[in-house]
Amino acid sequence: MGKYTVRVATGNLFLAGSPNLVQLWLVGEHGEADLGTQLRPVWGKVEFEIDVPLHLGRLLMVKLRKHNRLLSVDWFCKWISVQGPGTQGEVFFPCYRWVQGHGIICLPEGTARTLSDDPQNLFKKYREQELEERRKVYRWGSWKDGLILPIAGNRQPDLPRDERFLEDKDLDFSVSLAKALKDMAIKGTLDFINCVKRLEDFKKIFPRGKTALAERVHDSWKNDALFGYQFLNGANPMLLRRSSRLPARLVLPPGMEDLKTQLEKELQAGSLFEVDFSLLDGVKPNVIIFKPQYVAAPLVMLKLQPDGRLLPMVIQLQPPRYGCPPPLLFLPSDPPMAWLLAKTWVRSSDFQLHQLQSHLLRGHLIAEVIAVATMRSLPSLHPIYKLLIPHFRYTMAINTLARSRLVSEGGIFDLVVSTGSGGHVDILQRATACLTYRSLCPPDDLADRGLLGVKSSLYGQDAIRLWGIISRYVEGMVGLFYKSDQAVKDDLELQAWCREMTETGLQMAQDRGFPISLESRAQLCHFVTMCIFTCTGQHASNHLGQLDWYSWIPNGPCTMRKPPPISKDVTEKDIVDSLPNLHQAHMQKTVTDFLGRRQPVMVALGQHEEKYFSGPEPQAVLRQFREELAAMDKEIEVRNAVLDLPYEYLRPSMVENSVTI
Ligand SMILES: CCCCC/C=C\C[C@@H](/C=C/C=C\C/C=C\CCCC(=O)O)OO
Ligand SMILES: [Fe+2]
Repeated sequence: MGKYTVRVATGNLFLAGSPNLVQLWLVGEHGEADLGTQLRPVWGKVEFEIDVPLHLGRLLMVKLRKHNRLLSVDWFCKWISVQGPGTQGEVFFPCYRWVQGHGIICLPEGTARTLSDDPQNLFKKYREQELEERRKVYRWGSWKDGLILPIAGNRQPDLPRDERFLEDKDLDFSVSLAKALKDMAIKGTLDFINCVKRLEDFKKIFPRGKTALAERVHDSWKNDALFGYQFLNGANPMLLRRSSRLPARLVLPPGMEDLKTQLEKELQAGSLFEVDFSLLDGVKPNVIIFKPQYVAAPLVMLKLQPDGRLLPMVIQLQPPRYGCPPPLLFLPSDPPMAWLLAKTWVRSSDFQLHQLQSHLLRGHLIAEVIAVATMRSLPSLHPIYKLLIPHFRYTMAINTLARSRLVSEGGIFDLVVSTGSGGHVDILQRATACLTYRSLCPPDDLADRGLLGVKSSLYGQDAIRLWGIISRYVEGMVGLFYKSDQAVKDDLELQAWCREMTETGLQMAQDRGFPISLESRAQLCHFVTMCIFTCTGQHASNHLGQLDWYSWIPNGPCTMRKPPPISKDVTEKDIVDSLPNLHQAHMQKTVTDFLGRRQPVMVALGQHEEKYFSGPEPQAVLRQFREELAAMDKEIEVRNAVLDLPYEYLRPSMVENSVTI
């Protein structure tokens, strides 16, 4: 018994406070004290002292209830701290979520606890009740058959309040989108009258605030070295792989013996690489305003030069068809326009697989599964919940917007993308069916693709480096709460979380390497590292390149309006007529600018301010994580300063702490 000092912090945003009175209880191991309705959390931090006539002992949790007289106004509570008899210093109760309605909310003290860390079962009932409530609020949805599951809900208001944009993000998103669409409407009115006659005419819709790299792309997009470079360090670094044999689909027609000799020489030297877009084969192309669009499934063979340049050797635009002559092969020695059109077809195919497979599926949608499975399976007391929660911010919201505005019926893909109107769903289904656990873990993915140690793969070097930093951070935290492999096996909440992710969220993905149980600390660390890397580095490395590489439309055409060439008699007009028309190009630029711009409301990797963990050890692990991130950031800055083409997409200060755009 005695005098307690209670501090309550409300969110920093204008709409975070509430005029409603809030009743508080202190819950100790020896009793519970009702502090009455001391609190009207209108703004910032409030502090009050109160005499408690009971002996509470160690404080376990704070309970709170918002009283709604006339009007119930949600309150964003950041945290509550208490100091008084029986507490060693200030005891911290993290919240960081909206208090809605008038139900009682329990905030356990911030120390992370697995079930086995609570031998007296002081929190057991609370954990069960919290998960029961979370499973009602966070429900799996379904968007299309054969895909991994989203959160239930079609629009932001359908989402749990804690998952929606806060006002600063909401304002930035809405104002920027409205401005982008207004510009599009004003400048796009003439798009249907004007047309592109020459390739340089695309300059009309080349963004003013373009990046230095976008400028370089405009200047050098026809260059073979830049074409090859993009497979290493461009917007989509996920498809390139070292060849272990000549691809079966690469049928060399008579007269191509020289090429075969060159390919085999590079193969023997271990310097032959390939990019195979077979996933696009047979995808039904879109029809836009009654005009058919076209999709191809190219294969590109490239050679890695001793100086690190990756140069194309041959492009096959479509796979061979039974009973048909072997497809035409395009070579760097072909007439320039023929070779340029072949490369442009590859660029458009790369746009499709990049946006759907590498960016949307392996970035956004996997991150969403991780978030929903965690909210449904781990209580806020759990150390893995505390470790992961900062990496879920806004992901369900941005993905709900993507499903309602980008890949929806009548959305952007249907309006201007060659794989829209259903082809995009087919691609997502195909990509999901071949999505492996290893492909989400850079050390495994880069090994499987033969890119480990390739010096000109800056993506690969930075991904391995960032994976290592995140891995050490996870190991540091896991080491604090799991003292043996058996402790991992015995953690039933953890096992349920892993199963929920693999069996439900990822739709029985165990046959693609995803675990349905966690048998050791090492396996747990690998899995959690994959979760954090996916929500941060994987998305950033496939999101941040859009502005640089797709602003110049011919380098990343969202659609192709003519079929792939079947002869090498190609003119610049053939290329222009194949590329997006002015309206389609304008829409692509608008969306690319909107999505690709650097986000003003951004939390960089590891820089979240929320304090979910109490205690010095977790704080020390987080501090070490931040130090390693800062060192990597500095080293990338120094490296990039001497590079002709800097690679920034995995720079920690550029990587967002979650998927928010
Ligand atoms: C044409 C580019 C498509 C990129 C698809 C890949 C990933 C999804 C994207 C998330 C977008 C989320 C919301 C977009 C909302 C509105 C876009 C503006 C279009 C409009 O409504 O006019 O990752 O960043
Ligand atoms: Fe994105």
